[in-house]
Amino acid sequence: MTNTITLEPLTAAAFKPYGDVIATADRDYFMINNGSTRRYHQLANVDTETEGGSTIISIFQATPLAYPLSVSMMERHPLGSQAFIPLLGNAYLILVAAPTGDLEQDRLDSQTIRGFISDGSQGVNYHKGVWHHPILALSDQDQFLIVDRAGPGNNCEEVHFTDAEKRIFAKPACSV
Ligand SMILES: NC(=O)N[C@@H](O)C(=O)O
Ligand code: NI
Repeated sequence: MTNTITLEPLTAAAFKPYGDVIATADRDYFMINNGSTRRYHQLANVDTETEGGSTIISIFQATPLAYPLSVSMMERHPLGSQAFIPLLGNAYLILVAAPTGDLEQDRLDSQTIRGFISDGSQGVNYHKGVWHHPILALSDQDQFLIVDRAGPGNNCEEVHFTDAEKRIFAKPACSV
């Protein structure tokens, strides 16, 4: 089991097992508003209705964690998707793992954890149940628009790693 995480540039293709990339680069659009506006249509779908949930919009103002980062936990939202859209254009990190359905296996298998770096123009939409680390800002007091679920039920499961299972990675240069 390796305990290091390699950061990859965020692309829609690489992120597909975990969710959607919300960005305009290389994406289709059509013109609206008498030709004054490009509509990059339905870049992601919001999935919050399970067990009577509803969709809400919030803003997170996030402070970078200490680096080198010791990744001690991951979480997932079994009842809804969660989207993060950067508001200030700063690069930030994304750690995800595809759910295997076996919490113990997910906890132990570092191979399932992948790290991506957004160039700050790209948001992400985690699909329901996808393991991810809470927001990893790289810039002080960075701000993100969040589209996720409010409603009944427990919509946050966490898995915590032992000291031996913790993954470490250094703070990347913000270039992507
Ligand atoms: N707890 C919360 O609202 N945020 C986390 O889900 C996160 O992914 O940052
Ligand atoms: Ni989350």
